Amino acid sequence: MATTLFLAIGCLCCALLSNGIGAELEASQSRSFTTSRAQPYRTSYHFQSPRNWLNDPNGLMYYKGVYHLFYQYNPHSALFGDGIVWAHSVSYDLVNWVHLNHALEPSKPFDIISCWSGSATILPGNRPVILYTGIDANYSQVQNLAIPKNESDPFLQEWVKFSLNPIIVPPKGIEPDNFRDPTTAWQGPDGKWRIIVGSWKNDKGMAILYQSDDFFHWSKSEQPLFTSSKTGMWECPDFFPVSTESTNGVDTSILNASTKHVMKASFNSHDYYVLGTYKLELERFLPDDDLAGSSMDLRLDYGKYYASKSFFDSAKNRRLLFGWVNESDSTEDDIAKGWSGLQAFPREIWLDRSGKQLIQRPVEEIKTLRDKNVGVKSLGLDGGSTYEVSDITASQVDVEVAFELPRLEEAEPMDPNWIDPQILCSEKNASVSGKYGPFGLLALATEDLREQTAIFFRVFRGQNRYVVLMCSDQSRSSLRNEVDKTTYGAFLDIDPQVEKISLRTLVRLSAILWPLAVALSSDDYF
Ligand SMILES: OC[C@H]1O[C@@](CO)(OC[C@H]2O[C@H](O[C@]3(CO)O[C@H](CO)[C@@H](O)[C@@H]3O)[C@H](O)[C@@H](O)[C@@H]2O)[C@@H](O)[C@@H]1O
Repeated sequence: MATTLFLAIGCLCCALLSNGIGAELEASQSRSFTTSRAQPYRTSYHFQSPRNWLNDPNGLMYYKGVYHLFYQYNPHSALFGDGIVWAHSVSYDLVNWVHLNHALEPSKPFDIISCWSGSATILPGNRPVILYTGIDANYSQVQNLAIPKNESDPFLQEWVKFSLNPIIVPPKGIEPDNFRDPTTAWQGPDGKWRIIVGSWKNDKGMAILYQSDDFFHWSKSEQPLFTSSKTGMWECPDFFPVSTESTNGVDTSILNASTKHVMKASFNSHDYYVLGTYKLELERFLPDDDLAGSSMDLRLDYGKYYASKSFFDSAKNRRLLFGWVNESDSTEDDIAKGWSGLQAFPREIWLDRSGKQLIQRPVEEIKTLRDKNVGVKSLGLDGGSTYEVSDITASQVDVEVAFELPRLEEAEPMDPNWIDPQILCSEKNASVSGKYGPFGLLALATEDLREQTAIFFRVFRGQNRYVVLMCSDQSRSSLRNEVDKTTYGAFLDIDPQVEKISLRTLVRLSAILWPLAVALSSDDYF
């Protein structure tokens, strides 16, 4: 399939916009080493297992010079089912991965059905441990501990399950199938270790807090660390500090005047988070804003991205984030391909200067994949026009584009009823013209433009400020009917009068990721 990359301004079928928009673009074609004629949709940016089903990233850590990625994997099928194991891969650079033997497989009464998600903690003395959810013979979710067989092996190839597992069982009043996915532990100044476990009770999603002096014996805190009455079951919670003073990451146990905390939970198919203050003395997390359980909540990503997990990378003093992308294919497609799911390219994550949201970008190691660069400077784009980025194969490309808008006074007024960005992006899709927008990128476009994925912006005039809407319109991503073509969207916290609207997009035939679409000129930061 010939695919092309376009910069596009105005509605895609007609020319309506008269104001010129300035654009700058850098596109890098990337090396591809996992695709073949038989498997054209495999990706090199993102992590994939050689075959079969994968879901959540687990147990992430940096240990003795090696990055470890464990993940939920079904060795028997391209679909989810019983018998889930912890698959294990290692890397020196977060780009090239080596697949090792499974770290944890169902084998004991406390995990005989499946080894579900969990996290790693590196204990003092550089001693890694894993906490994970086992599905026992009664399909109860219990929490288990595993330790490396040989700590001197930097690849941590073999793991031993603790003889006294399970170490935590569903507490009274919690349904045994609503109790899973323990986090990385953090240690308070009192020496106690703490973890949270995702749960749901009486219509409340929650992070149940446990404490331990020795990591083996855990007791439940009287109250959860945090609950939210408007969410579903909390899967894969993540709780970590971010620095208010720099973009550096901090260890999960750090708690001081220069940190804020992030509470992230996966529910309703998305990864939501809130920022707030961790009051260790109260054993409570106090959010700046409550979760509304709606598309108004902050998300780690506005596309297909779930069950993410972060960890502190001590090698480069940064916090890294992995997340599962479950793609759009049907079950039949997955069976035919023989695989399903990928881990999105790792991202660095930090707190925005405003203190109100997180910022992400792909880790710098992605540059090692760059092959051929194409740059366009000071490009004037008129309404209704498209600019084809030539000399580049658009099937695997890393694009950075910045848009400069000249006269915003004429922007359309923002209707106060437009509160849901995803609905707004669907209603005002890429073929609906406006004054400032749609403008953006047409990726994976066929020459006749019948198939294309539009990643675009609109700017509206709000009461006191301009409002920037960002959309990923997948309604024309495929001519096939049976694939998911959801349109995603988000409002961006930027002022287009003073900042260029910048967009970073990783395009790969089967996936477009723009988490990094946080439209700040990140140059200001580095
Ligand atoms: O509660 C057991 C019962 O629920 C089902 C159906 O809802 O699956 C539960 C969730 O399983 C997956 O959850 C996660 C998050 O992705 O993946 C891990 C398992 O591989 C688990 O530890 C995580 O919570 C799935 O992605 C979610 O959508 C499901 O809700 C059913 O399959 C189970 O028998």
